[in-house]
Amino acid sequence: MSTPHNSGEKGEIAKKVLMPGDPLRAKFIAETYLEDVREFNTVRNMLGYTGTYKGREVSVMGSGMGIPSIGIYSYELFHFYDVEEIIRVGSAGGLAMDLNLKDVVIGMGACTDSSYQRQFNLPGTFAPIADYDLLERAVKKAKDMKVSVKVGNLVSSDVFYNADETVNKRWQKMGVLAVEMEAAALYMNAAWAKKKALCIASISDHLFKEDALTSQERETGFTQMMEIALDI
Ligand SMILES: O=P(O)(O)O[C@H]1O[C@H](CO)[C@@H](O)[C@H]1O
Ligand SMILES: O=c1cc[nH]c(=O)[nH]1
Repeated sequence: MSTPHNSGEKGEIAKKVLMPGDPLRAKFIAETYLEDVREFNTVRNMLGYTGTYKGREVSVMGSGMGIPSIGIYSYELFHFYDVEEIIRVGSAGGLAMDLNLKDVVIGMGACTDSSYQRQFNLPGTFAPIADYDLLERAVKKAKDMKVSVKVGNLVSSDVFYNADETVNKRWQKMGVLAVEMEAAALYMNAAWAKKKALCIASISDHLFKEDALTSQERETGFTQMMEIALDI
């Protein structure tokens, strides 16, 4: 059974899926780390692959940019393909001043300015959080690899070029580590589906420093985060 956005058949996608925003990062992960790779999706160029990593079946598929896009793809993976866990392997802009390019952050929680949670019609504010088991295993794996990671809050924003130039300072004041655009929806979809999700992100630029990586480096440069995600 395919969907309007995914031509994969049920059974072609593993229970564990890595999900970068960039479909070419998905291709890079498949080509670099997976064996016996089969491509299951090219619809809209949102490339998806299944293969094995250290003998275990795993899939990797792009999510596209932003909450509506990952909202669709992760919903379909959880509900129509029986996927059990999705690990976003994203890029993020640093907010915390002690973060530098290529540092790895793990989203224990994900704040958002999106209205995505309105669909659940809750009488308050839902706090999107990572699956604790995945989080704990990712932190342990990073320690084993001697990769220093920061664990804390992310903010998943609907807006990349924000007219309000003060907004990132205010998230920073609340201790939010980094800004990206998908984790909160992924965590909400996982909660709704009673599945597991985690967002690991690598710092591609800093909102309060000059440095930034190139698009090529964002596609292929974040191997520590990829290896943590693959190994847990
Ligand atoms: O590099 P990815 O995983 O796409 O993540 C970040 O990069 C995009 C913005 O440039 C957004 O999708 C944001 O979340
Ligand atoms: O969403 C994102 C991702 C990387 N860098 C940013 O500033 N924002």
